[in-house]
Amino acid sequence: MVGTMVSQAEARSLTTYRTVDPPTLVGSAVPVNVYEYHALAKAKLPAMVYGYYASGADDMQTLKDNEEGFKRLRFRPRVLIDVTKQDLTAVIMGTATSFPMVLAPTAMQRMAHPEGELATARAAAAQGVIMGLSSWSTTALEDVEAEAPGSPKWFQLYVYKDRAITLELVRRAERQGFLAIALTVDTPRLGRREADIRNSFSLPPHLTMANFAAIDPSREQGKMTGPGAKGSGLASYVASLIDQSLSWKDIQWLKENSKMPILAKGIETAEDAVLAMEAGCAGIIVSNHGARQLDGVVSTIDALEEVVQAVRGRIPVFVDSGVRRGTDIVKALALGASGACIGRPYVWGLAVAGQQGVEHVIQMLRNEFALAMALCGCVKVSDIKRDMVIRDVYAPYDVQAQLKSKM
Ligand SMILES: Cc1cc2nc3c(=O)[nH]c(=O)nc-3n(C[C@H](O)[C@H](O)[C@H](O)COP(=O)(O)O)c2cc1C
Ligand SMILES: CCCCC(=O)C(=O)O
Repeated sequence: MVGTMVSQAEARSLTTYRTVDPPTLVGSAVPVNVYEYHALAKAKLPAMVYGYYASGADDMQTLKDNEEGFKRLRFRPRVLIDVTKQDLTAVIMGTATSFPMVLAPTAMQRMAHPEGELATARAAAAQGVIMGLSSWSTTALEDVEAEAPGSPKWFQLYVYKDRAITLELVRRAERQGFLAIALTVDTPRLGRREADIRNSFSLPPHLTMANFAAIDPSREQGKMTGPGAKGSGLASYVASLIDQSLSWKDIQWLKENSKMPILAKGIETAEDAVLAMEAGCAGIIVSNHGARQLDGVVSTIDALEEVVQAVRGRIPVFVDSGVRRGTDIVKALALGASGACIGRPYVWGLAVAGQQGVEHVIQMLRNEFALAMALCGCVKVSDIKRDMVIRDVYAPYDVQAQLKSKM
């Protein structure tokens, strides 16, 4: 099955998925969790590429906090509930998916594997999850769509200083049937990623920012400062092209130019959640960009609840950054998210074994999610409730109030 195209019928019914074998790796054991994929990818990738994928900003305090934030939460499981039959499906922005997880957009995937975004698109379709495609993919969005036709995808948008280029991108994504725009709102400038500075990161010369190659190959859209340049080529690339003046009023501009619903990706506060709703966003992704932008920002699982409370169910709220286990997804849903997105975990899968690796990572997370649900006494996703998790050590829960509400 590896490396195969995904048929239209298979792609559309995202609630079905196939079972994938773990990859056979020469000289290493079969990875059984996301952390082992990370270690294998680290051993395999060139240092510059690994550094780009792995690193967070500055001291990487938030990188640590993102994962630890999930680990600090503890379950209050319910028992003696028949969990023989489970329904893991979830509706994500109108799309029924195999479980409430989405592949977050990650840039430049052909550095991880020669098939890059094509392999990811096939994997997402085969495993019944939505794929987020980065503006800065190394495969043109039309080619990604052709690889897994009709399978639900979101287009992540970086707004260029050149608004004509931005709109051209949006229109192309709309024409290709992308279902939503994930508008990244946390990147007016690039976070300070020291690995990229040290390695003078640049896109390897055989690759391009493929969405722009057709628009204007002669200008910098397709290329980054070449090897040998000082500092992060990505930082200077961002500074030269991305519109730092982007503000709330531009969401209206985007809405006037596209019918696709807009998800604000990179919200961390109740205040901004309210502004996003007022601006007409159809959803929010609580994200700190995988800790790659502002170091010291609160971990997303800690920020989630204030956003959920501000939104009060009016639009769906998703969360990413630090999701490494199926239990993390249960915790995110317990705190009010409609789904959780992963970034690095599937990039590691891609680096280790292409499409099969991405599929296997998704499958592992779905299996972990199913098990965590069962052990918490949940049959269906809507059974996941706020009272299933507490923070930190086992401080006494308000049991009296809990019991009274059941009487
Ligand atoms: C290598 C890499 C590239 C990324 N590229 C983009 C991008 O092009 N656009 C974007 O909005 N977010 C990008 N992100 C952020 C992800 O969409 C997501 O927010 C983050 O990876 C989630 O954190 P996690 O990696 O801990 O799962 C990138 C993240 C990584 C790790
Ligand atoms: C503007 C940044 C480009 C890709 C990205 O989002 C990331 O590396 O985190």
